[in-house]
Amino acid sequence: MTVIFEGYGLLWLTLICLVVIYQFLLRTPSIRRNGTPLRIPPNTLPIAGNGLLFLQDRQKLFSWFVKCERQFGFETFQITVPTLHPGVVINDPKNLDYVFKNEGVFAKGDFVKQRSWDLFGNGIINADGELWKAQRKAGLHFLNTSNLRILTDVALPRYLSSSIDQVRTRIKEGKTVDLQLFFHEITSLLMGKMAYDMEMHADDDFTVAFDHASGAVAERFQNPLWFVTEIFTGSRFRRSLAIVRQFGLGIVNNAVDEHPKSTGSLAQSDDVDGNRLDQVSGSLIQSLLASLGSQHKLVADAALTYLTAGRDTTAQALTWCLYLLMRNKSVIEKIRKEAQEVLRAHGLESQQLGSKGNISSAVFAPTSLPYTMAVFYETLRLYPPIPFEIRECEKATTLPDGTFLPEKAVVLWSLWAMNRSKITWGEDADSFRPERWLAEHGRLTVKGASEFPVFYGGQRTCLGKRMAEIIATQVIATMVLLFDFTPAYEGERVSKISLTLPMKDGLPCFLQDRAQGGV
Ligand code: HEM
Repeated sequence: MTVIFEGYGLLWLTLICLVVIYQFLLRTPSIRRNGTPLRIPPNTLPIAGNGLLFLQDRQKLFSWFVKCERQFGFETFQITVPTLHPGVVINDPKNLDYVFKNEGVFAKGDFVKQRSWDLFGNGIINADGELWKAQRKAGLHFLNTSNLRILTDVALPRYLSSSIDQVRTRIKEGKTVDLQLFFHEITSLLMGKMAYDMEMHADDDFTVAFDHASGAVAERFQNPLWFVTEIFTGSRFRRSLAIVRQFGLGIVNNAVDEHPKSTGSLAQSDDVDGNRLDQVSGSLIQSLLASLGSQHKLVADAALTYLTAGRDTTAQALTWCLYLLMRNKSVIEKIRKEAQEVLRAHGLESQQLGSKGNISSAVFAPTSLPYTMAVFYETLRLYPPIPFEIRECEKATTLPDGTFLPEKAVVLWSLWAMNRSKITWGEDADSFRPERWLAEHGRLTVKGASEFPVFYGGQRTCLGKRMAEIIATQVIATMVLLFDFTPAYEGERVSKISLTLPMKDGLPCFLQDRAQGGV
């Protein structure tokens, strides 16, 4: 990014000046609180405002948001970026609660849609109004109780088992395992089969193209002049978009060629579990086709959006979880103790895990493993898979703290910073301490969405929260019972630019099969 800036310095300066003049001519009513302007954050420049700051590496940006939260506390502050409508950063859970409860006022708006349109089109993440409702309805149908049961009883045990077999082969060959790839493979297989009835893998061309496109779209949110810089730097992005679009239409065509499972067109075999899985396979895409009709481009947008919402977020959360566990070995021991007790209560031993069909998600359900759930939540707190959220005011409004926002004002909150607030989480907010989620007798206590917004809140709350929790407890408990982990990298891991929170360069580790040492 810095290189881009240096290479086109004069062009940038000219454009920024033009934009500032344009903005001056089209001034909108200003953001105020009780009649006075809001405070501005450190490093705000006279003309560029916070524009240059947003161009920096995302890890530095995360730290900047934390610094601001520590300086301003819950006080809403103003940010300015040339070419954009005025914006505020909110950290107060009261304000966020107001945003969640007023979906009609705080929409995705042009700000988000213009930037992510090329990738998501009218997909649920980008849609408002009727288009959003139809896609949400299809998602609710896909994530119904009986489908989740097949996820826990059949699909997840199956894909977790087969991925573990591959890990064991790598261990025998003395190779490292990239745990990010491992988790991605499981969620790709799951979403591919259950949602689209397709075999998807973590390293296929589509995934590589999608990752690149997601990074390029995320850069648009940091770079106010993206539409200019992309003319010079966007050729790989355009190629990636073409691959992603083609893949999206492929999902739809595949589904249209298939008869819906409810017609009973499937040949039944003796594999009862396989038949159960086949019955629900492709249920999301079939529901989307039923809700959205024959508009195949729209159905493809919706399908791709669900894919990133479900597959990438969950795999990334698991990756950061194992990263944190390797740095906190005593936590691994506590998960093992909890999981062993649950196994024993079911008359099972850990040696029975990992061979095909023997991993039962029902045994490792979120309700049976409160400590493991606390570890998962603590990971989501420190590494929220969606680290920023942005909304645009559809009409003028006033936040509970008295901040007046004119129409088109942009509201931004950094989950990365809110989740590290010492006001909300206490003096040890920077530390990984799963116990903060546990009350008396080890019972799990969860904060409300406005204090812990990792799954969003209000009408647009994440549809896959339960699915993610089921996958997480099952995968974490199984993995720590079966393996010991040693990092095959040095230093800290950071995230790479994306709409979500992938780990840069993956999580390469040496795994040791605990069964070999007689667990
Ligand atoms: C740890 C895992 C997950 C996290 C942290 C997470 C987080 C979120 C967040 C923050 C949003 C709001 C995004 C926005 O509108 O800007 C969201 C929406 C959504 N999530 Fe998740 N998610 C996770 C897993 C899943 C899974 C497994 C699915 C299953 C398909 C899923 C499906 C969705 C859908 C469909 C939406 C859009 C809801 C709407 O706009 O009405 N998510 N998620």
